[in-house]
Amino acid sequence: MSTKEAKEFTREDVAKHNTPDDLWIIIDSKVYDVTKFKNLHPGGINVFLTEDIPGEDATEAFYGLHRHEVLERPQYARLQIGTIAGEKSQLHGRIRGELSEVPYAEPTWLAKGYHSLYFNESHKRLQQAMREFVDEFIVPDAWAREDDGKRPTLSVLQKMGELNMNAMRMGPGKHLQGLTLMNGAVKPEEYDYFHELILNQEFSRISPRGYQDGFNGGMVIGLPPVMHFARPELRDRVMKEVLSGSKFISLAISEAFAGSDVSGLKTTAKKSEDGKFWIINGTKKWITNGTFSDYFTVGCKTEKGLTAILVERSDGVETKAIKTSYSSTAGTAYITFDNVKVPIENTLGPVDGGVFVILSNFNHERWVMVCASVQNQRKIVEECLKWINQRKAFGKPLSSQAVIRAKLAEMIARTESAQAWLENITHQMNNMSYKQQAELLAGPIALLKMYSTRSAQETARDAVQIFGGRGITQTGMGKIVEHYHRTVPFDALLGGAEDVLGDLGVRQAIKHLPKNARL
Ligand code: HEM
Repeated sequence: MSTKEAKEFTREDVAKHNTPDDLWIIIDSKVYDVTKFKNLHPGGINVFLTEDIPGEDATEAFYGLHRHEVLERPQYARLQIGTIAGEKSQLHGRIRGELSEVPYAEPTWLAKGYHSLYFNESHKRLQQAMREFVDEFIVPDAWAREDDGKRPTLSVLQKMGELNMNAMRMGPGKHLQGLTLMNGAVKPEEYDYFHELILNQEFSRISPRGYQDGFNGGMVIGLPPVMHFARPELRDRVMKEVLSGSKFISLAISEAFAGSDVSGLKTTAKKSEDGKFWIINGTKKWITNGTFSDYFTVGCKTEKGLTAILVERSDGVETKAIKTSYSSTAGTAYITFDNVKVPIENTLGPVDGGVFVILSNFNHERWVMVCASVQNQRKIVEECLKWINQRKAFGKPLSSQAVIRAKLAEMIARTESAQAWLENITHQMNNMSYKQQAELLAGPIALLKMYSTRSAQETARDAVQIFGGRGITQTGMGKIVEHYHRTVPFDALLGGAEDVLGDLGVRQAIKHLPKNARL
């Protein structure tokens, strides 16, 4: 703390500085000299000259209009000239790595006084290490990239590679053997789906949604077919490059012609005359990370079905950015394949058997999306709970309005029920073989994703009502709510549209009806 900040004043001292040429204010027991700043203030000069502000305590006025972080920005922090003697400031922003104490801001397993059947000490260690990493390295990069629209910074992704975070994002399994995970926070042999859930939920604490997808969303969905179906030589090379953060991969299935309906794809792969290459022609659309990917796991139409093929960026592959409602940080691309020559050895799984290769990762992919969707809703609950106490309307805090509290009740209930269902499914994943998961969890995961993304949209709508005009403003108090409301529909589309998933869940249930319950 500088000597200026350490200086102490009485409230009477501050009250003497109450003219436009000598203007001090108090915010949360801290004294600010805003004499010069008032001319530069983004909210205008006038607000500083109105009654009850010059020389007075402006805490309530300030917090009704600004996010706390404003006072932490260096250019504004230096306006503080001291503190009020004998008083302690009460309000502070998030401290790096710390849990939030706002009710419902953390899942119950992390909240003070609560218990969980599922999480143990290794989960807690990983959560703590992850939160510190995310707060220190990812959050600042995420907001900076959100502003300039560039891809996530390479050094951050490589740091993730060094800590083996990318490998952990691929779930439990052989690929973790022998690795030191997050500086030893968890041993490879103890790593389970709850550890992966933690990773996904800690990453989702980053607000900018384009960045959430930009930093290796493509890997999470594009690498599994390589891991499980590529020839060993190709698999080992590509996994090493991608998991270390030196190369990037995306899953290229959707087309302008077909989204959730993978059997309607039109991109073709035909064998060259000598049988040594695939010749690929066609287009792909909405490919996350596509603008900067080195590899593409592509779904192609072949003679008798669909084949998954790993395509390297090479002659004939072109990627163009698509302007979506979130930032270009996600690298969402339109891809054209023009007579692209790919070695036959790059075939992933059986020729004409690609539907299975692609579908085999759908459960995991959707489960990852649910982890993020629930955590994002939780963040909005926290934003709203804080805001309704901070903001006054009609002379009272918003929290005194029953209609506002009713909205919060719904938001909390939706978030907690989705998290509880998610934890239950995660527990099943830990205890089922891959085959059992495919058989028993495809329906529940599809239904959970439908439920969570639908809840998320309702929560976004409620949050905008609570924040009013600020909920549609990209700067200031409502920026997180505005961003969430604008980008939340993504979750309801990626990994299968909401209605398609709901229908899949019910069809699976019908399929499993016992004979004695059928007519
Ligand atoms: C050290 C004190 C202050 C600083 C550093 C500050 C800074 C800012 C900044 C950066 C903004 C732009 C929006 C944002 O990023 O949130 C802003 C907006 C604003 N400020 Fe301040 N401000 C201070 C004190 C005050 C006080 C005491 C009042 C009221 C009496 C006030 C009223 C406003 C208003 C009305 C806006 C526009 C808000 C909107 O468009 O929603 N500010 N201020």
